[in-house]
Amino acid sequence: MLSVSQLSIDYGSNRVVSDLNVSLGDNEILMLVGPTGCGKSTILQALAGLIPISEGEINVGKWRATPTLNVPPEKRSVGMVFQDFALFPHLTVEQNICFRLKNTAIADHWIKLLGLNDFRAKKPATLSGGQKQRVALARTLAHQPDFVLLDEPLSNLDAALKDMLRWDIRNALKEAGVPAVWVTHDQEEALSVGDRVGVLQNGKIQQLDSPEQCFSMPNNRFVARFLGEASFIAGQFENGQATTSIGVAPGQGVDCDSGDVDVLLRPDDVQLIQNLNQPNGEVVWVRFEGGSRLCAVKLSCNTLVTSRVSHEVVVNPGDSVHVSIVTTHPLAVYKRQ
Ligand SMILES: Nc1ncnc2c1ncn2[C@@H]1O[C@H](COP(=O)(O)OP(=O)(O)OP(=O)(O)O)[C@@H](O)[C@H]1O
Repeated sequence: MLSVSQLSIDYGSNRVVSDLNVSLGDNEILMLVGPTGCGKSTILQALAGLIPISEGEINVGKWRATPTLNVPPEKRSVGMVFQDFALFPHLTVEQNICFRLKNTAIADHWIKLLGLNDFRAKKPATLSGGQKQRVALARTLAHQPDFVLLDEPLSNLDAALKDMLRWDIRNALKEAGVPAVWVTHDQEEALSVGDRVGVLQNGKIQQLDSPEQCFSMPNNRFVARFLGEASFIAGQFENGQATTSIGVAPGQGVDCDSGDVDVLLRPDDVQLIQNLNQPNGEVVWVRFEGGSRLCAVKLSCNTLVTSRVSHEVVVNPGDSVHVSIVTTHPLAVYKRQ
């Protein structure tokens, strides 16, 4: 377990993290996301014991740290995985993983599980970035930490490698059965591999929830925009129904029960049809995404909504199109701004 309550951290007179509360069960992965400078790395450093905390408490069961009760990093049983791998260049893969380890059988387990068996005798310089990160993770887990902190572990890797490695890291953490806090800049990574996602802004948690809840029912517009493409369309909200100029859908009030509202639309909530007799918008831009295209459509009321269509649908800026809401799940509804 890893439990953090009322955690605040100051640099001099500047409070950079305020009132963080989170409890992680064994086996649980928390993804921390937020814009640059919001305090993600500061939280990791405080959990690792590298910087003092100003208020609150960190409790791992075996130890407890407060502003007046310091626990040095080496007494915290914390495993850390960094973006730059931090391997010893003069040691082999096996020596890196077994460094200062008494039980090398455990190292063996992680070497095999993380696909490093054929690389035991190699030096880090001869490995790819993904392999280096596997070595770093194997080394961390071989020491059987009580919790793991990952600081942007995939940010130095190319896109194709990232996708596979993120799942391998998740699976390894689950197998190890340790709580983990994973900092990332990548919203997609946060939503796909986290059990829970914490969205930070200016050192304050804006939402701490399941990925699904954070994405479909954001606590506020900042979270909605931060986690993906988000459009807001004016509407009326009564009896759980949101009525807008492009359709009616079930709604759930986030900060209101009824009245004039803005309805959150994700690109998948909006259907785009071409060649319909009654267009209601004009395509402003189109982004090709490979298997799909993301299209922004300006409605007559000047609202911009985005819709995702198959790559087979050829849409161009300037096209007149018809957009409508197609969803059966409740849309997040906010008091009109
Ligand atoms: N050693 C320090 N002394 C003073 N202020 C600091 C120090 N380290 C970080 N800060 C400030 O604390 C705030 C949070 O920084 P932090 O590095 O935790 O953000 P972050 O979310 O990890 O950013 P990034 O995504 O860019 O890595 C920032 O305003 C930063 O300028």
